[in-house]
Amino acid sequence: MYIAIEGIDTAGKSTQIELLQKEFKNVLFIKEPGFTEFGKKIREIIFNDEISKKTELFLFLADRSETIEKVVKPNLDKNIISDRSVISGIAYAMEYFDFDLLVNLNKFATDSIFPNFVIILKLNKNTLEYRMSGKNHDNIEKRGLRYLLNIQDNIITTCNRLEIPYILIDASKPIDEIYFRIKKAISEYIK
Ligand SMILES: Nc1ncnc2c1ncn2[C@@H]1O[C@H](COP(=O)(O)OP(=O)(O)OP(=O)(O)O)[C@@H](O)[C@H]1O
Ligand SMILES: Cc1cn([C@H]2C[C@H](O)[C@@H](COP(=O)(O)O)O2)c(=O)[nH]c1=O
Repeated sequence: MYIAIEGIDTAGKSTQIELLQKEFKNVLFIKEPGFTEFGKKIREIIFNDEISKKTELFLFLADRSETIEKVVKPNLDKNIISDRSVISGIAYAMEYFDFDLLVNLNKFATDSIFPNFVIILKLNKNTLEYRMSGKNHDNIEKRGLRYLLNIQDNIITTCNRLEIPYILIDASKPIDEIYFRIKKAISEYIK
């Protein structure tokens, strides 16, 4: 079972995954971008270099391809929970590129291995604004709140169009309440 936790920047994905990691010792936790050694180098370039949108897209695809090939494929018999996935890959890029093109590129990069289930942490504008004001912004976050709120809609659109089952959780709720909802949702998938 391959589950992805999705949400825009500061939605609380890492916070929840840290809690899950303490409790679910038999689950393989991965993340995009930057889980593999190759991916770590790519991450440095994406967030620090001045590159075109198309180059950025190909770097995210290369990172995803490497993670799927080296980590996900050999562990498909296990439970995998990923901090971001192809859903982010399409949702962030569809502000600039055609949806169907992105789906095809991602199918090629992953051999069509997409998550079976997605948990989406959804932020309201005020909470996003507050959380973003408390951190330094990387190249992508510098695109602003409007961009990120569009991406949040794109994440939901992407799950719908790919027909991947998902649940939406209000990310502005207290951490333990969100954790309870996530555990309830994954208990149907992870025995
Ligand atoms: N439910 C919550 N209530 C209040 N604060 C939270 C909650 N969840 C996370 N935070 C805080 O919001 C900030 C962003 O959280 P976190 O790093 O987990 O988000 P993220 O989705 O992993 O972000 P990114 O995608 O940018 O890495 C952190 O300061 C974290 O402590
Ligand atoms: C996988 C993926 C990610 N992004 C964006 C989303 C975030 O702004 C960063 C990743 O930051 P995090 O702190 O590691 O969550 O990259 C993207 O634009 N395209 C992608 O495919």
